[in-house]
Amino acid sequence: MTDLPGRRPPPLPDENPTLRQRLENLKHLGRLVAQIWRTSRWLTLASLGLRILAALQPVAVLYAAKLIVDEVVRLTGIAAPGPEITDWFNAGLLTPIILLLLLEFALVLANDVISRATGLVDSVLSELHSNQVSIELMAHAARLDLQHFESAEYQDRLERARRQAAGRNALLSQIFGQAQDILTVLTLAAGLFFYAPWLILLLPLSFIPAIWGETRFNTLAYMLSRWRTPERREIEYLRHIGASAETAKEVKLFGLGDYLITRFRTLAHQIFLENRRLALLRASWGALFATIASLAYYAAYAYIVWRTITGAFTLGDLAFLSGSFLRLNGLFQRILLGFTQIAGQSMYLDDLFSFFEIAPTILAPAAPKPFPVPLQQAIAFENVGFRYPETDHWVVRNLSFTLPAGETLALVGENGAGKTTIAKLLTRLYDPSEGRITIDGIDLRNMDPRDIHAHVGVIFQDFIRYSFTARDNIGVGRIEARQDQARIDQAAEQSLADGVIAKLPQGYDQQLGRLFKKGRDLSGGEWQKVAIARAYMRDAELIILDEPTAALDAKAEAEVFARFKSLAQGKSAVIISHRFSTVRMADRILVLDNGAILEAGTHEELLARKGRYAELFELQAAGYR
Ligand SMILES: Nc1ncnc2c1ncn2[C@@H]1O[C@H](COP(=O)(O)OP(=O)(O)OP(=O)(O)O)[C@@H](O)[C@H]1O
Repeated sequence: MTDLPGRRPPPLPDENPTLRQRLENLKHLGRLVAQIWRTSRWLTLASLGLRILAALQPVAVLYAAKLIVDEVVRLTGIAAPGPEITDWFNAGLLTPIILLLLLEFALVLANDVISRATGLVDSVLSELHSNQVSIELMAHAARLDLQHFESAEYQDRLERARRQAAGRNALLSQIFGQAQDILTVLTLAAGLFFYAPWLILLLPLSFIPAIWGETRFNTLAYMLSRWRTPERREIEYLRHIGASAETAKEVKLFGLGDYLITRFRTLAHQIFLENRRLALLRASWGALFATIASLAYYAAYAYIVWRTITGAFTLGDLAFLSGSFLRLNGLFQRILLGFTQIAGQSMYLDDLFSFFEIAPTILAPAAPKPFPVPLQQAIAFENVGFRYPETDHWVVRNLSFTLPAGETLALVGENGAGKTTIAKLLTRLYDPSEGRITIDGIDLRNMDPRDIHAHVGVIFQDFIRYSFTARDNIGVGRIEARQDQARIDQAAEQSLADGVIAKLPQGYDQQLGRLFKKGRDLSGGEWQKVAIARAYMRDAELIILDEPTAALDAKAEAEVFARFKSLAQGKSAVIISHRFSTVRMADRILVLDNGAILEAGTHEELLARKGRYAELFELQAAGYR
């Protein structure tokens, strides 16, 4: 497994983690608690305070019960003052027992109130925390490079992190509950220690096998889920294409339903078998360990009973000790299970926190130079070479060309020639592996990527069809101006999206896409007009349109370009297109082949040269004759 660039610590190995690694994972709990604290200090304090109260309750109740039993034993030993309860009452003999009963009642009642309040605080806190994690996740993802999103390994990590963002809600209650249980154990153990110190030692001994078993199975479960991330993503993907609006058309027409189901079933079944095997193993070993624990408990219980018979303990002591012991037994089990579960969960937390450790590599320099506005000289590629991360294939190599300010450059070439890659390099979504790209003589690396993005309007061929309103679909092109109707109108007019919006029943307020109720889907060309309007929303010095008109009809295309030319007056533009009717309008045309320039010039120059361009142009023109 190769590591992603920008991730500082080494990745988790795919083998079983060692005990040290497991313990190291526990440090994530500290990060988690810090995150919970950041979410809401008051709720965190409230949850902890309530749990301290709840932790002290069991020992108080047991002790009250012991006092009641001892008092009852004392009362049975004295001569009755009369036959009626009133006689006892009037003699003042019942006052202590009534007070004790009231005390126990109040303690039990308080416990119920406290546990409800804790549940309430925890559920509110946990929802807020889950939102906080999602927000931190989205904020971090927004900082990362495009290369991270284009890598399968990164997508696995993102998927794992995303699952943790929503899936670790119970952990909060578990960690705090664990602290509460430990406090209860300490108070009960203190009581027990007072009567029979060595019994305490018996308890943990009986749970060692259980700890071992739980840790082992947690690790196995985690490793299984980690190894299976690619398969699970594939399962998700199959489920998505098998049952979603955007794929329904093709799946139906190609009759892919059964094929997808079979692939899904095979993969899902394989994972199911592995999970079932693990669940069976865990259940059988768990039953054995639980029996060992119960045996230890009853051995200790028998000892306490014997000591009571011999008169070493009172009946109240017996009630207190057996109650304490029973509770301790349950609590120890819970703590140890909780501990191994938390340790298990902390492995998953690594998925979340290691995502936050992936650092972006395309960064602003310490003293970034501003993007030149207006652009005065030229954009220049100087011996640019580029390989995508983790590949050895040079997509472009020794590429040098100049785009003088205010001119329109068209990039032509076969599929895979490297045109979109050039657009990504120009927008600093990637940095070149060799050479440099300059704007008015300034290396793009010396600029803040955000500043570059603010001055470049770009629409890629795989633009997003946002399930937003028509207004927002255009407005997001310049998020701070999304309420600026005049600007949106102008952008829509230039891209011909105005005609599309005029036909919508609710105009700009129309919800687009099929995802939500009342959404209206658009045709491919209509979506494209809306997407181009988005690029026009930018205050761009440079406009890049990557196959902007592929879905437009010939008339619309001619008009989009006539408008584009007038808009691009004084602005520089790069157009990527397979349509020569579009390409010929450019001031300069580069014909690319395997990431290198084959020919360059104006439409007329290239035709006169009778090279590849002329050949391709003739081929397309012949198709129209
Ligand atoms: N993220 C990526 N990681 C690795 N290789 C990539 C990536 N994106 C593109 N490539 C490879 O780079 C080469 C150039 O791709 P690019 O998208 O720039 O071509 P293009 O000229 O725009 O093609 P088209 O006309 O089909 O849009 C292709 O061989 C492609 O397989």
